[in-house]
Amino acid sequence: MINKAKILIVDDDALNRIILEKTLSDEHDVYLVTSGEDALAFVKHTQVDLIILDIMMPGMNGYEVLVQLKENSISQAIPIIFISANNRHEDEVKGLELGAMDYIGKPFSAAIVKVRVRNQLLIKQKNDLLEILVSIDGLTEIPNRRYLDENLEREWRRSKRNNSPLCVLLIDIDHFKRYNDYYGHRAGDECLKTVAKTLAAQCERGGDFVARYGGEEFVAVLPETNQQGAIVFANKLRNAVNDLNIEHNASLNATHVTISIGIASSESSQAYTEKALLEEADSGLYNAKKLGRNQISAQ
Ligand SMILES: Nc1nc2c(ncn2[C@@H]2O[C@H](COP(=O)(O)OP(=O)(O)OP(=O)(O)O)[C@@H](O)[C@H]2O)c(=O)[nH]1
Repeated sequence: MINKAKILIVDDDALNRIILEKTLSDEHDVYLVTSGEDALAFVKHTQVDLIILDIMMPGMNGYEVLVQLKENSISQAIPIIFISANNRHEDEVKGLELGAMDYIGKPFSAAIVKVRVRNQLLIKQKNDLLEILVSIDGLTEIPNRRYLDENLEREWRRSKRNNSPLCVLLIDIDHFKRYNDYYGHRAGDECLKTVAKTLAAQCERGGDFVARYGGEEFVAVLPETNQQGAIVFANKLRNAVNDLNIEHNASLNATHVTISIGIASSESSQAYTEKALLEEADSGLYNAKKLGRNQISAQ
C-alpha cells in the first residue's frame, strides 16, 4: 500500500501534461512545470517523491536536468522516470546510466505509467524505511552514531557556509560503570533507554538532535545556537535527568543518576573540522567530571 505521493511532471508539451495529470491525480498530488529550469527551482522549495521528466525540451534538456538534480543533496534521492519520444536503445541506456529509475517511451499508455509510478514509489518507500532503520540505535531508539556523523558533518558545512554558530554537547552518565555493577546490566540498559529518551525529548527546535555516541555517551547538535544558548540547553538536559530521579546508590556524587556535559561552540573554537569540535566538547566533559560531575563545562 503506498501513501498519496507528491509527483512533479516536467514536460513542455501541454497535451502530455494534461494526460499525465489525469492519469495520476486520482492517486497522488500532481505538480506541473514546463521546463527544466522551473523543475530545479520547484524542488528547492517543495519536497517531491517522484519526478516524471521529459527529455527534449527547449532550454535545458532532461539529461541536463537529471544531472543537476543528482548533484544537489536536496533532490539527489528523488526517483526520476524519463518519458520521451527518443525511443532508441542508446537514449534509454543513457537515461538509465545517468541515474533515472525508469524510462517510458512516447506515445505512452496511461495504465503503464500508473503501474511504473506505483512501483517506483514502493521502492522509494522501502528505501526511506531502510534509511531510518540504519540511523536508529537499537537499544535506545534515538539516532545512532552513523546518523550523528552524517548530520554533524552537514551542519558543520552549513555553519561555515552561512557563517552561523554551531554548538555540540558531549553528554555522559556519571558513574555508570558503578550503576551496572550495582544494579546489573539489564537495569543499566533500562537506565540508558530512559536517559536517552529524556535527552531526545528536550529537542524542541527544528534542527536540534541528540544521538547515542556510544556506550553511555550522547551528543547533542545545536545548529544556529551560540554558546550562551547551548549552556541554557545543557542545563535543561541536566535538570531533566535529575528530575527523573533514577536511584543510583552506588554513585559517588549523588543518590540518583546524573549527567555531565562538555560544550563546544564553533564561534569560540579554533576547530577546523567537526571532529575537532567534538574533541573540544570532550575536553569540556573531562572538566565537568573533574569539577565533581552533574555539571556542565563550556570550552
Ligand atoms: N548496561 C549497559 N552498559 C553500557 C552500555 N554501553 C556501555 N556501558 C557501560 O558504561 C560504563 C562506562 O563506564 P566508564 O567509562 O568507566 O565511566 P563511568 O562509570 O560512567 O564513570 P564517569 O564517566 O567517570 O562518571 C561501562 O561499565 C560500560 O560497560 C550498554 O549499552 N548497556
